[in-house]
Amino acid sequence: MKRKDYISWDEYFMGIALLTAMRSKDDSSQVGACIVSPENKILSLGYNGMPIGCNDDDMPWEREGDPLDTKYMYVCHAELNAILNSAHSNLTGARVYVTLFPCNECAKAIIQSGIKEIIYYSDKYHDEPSSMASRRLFNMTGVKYRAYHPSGRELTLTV
Ligand SMILES: O=c1[nH]c(=O)n([C@H]2C[C@H](O)[C@@H](COP(=O)(O)O)O2)cc1CO
Ligand SMILES: [Zn+2]
Repeated sequence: MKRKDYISWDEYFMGIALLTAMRSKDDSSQVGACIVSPENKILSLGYNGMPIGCNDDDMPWEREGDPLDTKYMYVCHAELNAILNSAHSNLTGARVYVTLFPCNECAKAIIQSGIKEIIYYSDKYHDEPSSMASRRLFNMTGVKYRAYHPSGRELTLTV
């Protein structure tokens, strides 16, 4: 008999985005991205982190203060990392599962890469200009976006 309680594609890919986010060193927002082909093959993964070669322990992780001493100047966003990590793949027509709705800078990279759909978990910055600009860009370019509706199912991993 065919097994019934297997996870859906959406649970699988969002689950992987959530797992990937757990690698983040950012204390306030851990973000993960999972790019998937139209054939449901995983093309790339990324999370928010400092550029390669920067020592995490030497970088600022602050949100406020002198801009040069905040993380915002340096951290590479999850979506951008996922796109850059997939330099050898064609992302045309792909979709991306993200644990946080993309900012406008990531929206630009998403559009230029050919990704056609965003599935997002949190939308905690919905009313910020960066999210408003992203929606404007996605609406103009025909990139679809939809909220992920958690199934409520708990997945346990023993690692
Ligand atoms: O689209 C995004 N992708 C992404 O990786 N991030 C990262 C950058 C920062 O490390 C963190 C946001 O930090 P905070 O929530 O403290 O402002 O999330 C943030 C956004 C949108 O804000
Ligand atoms: Zn971003």
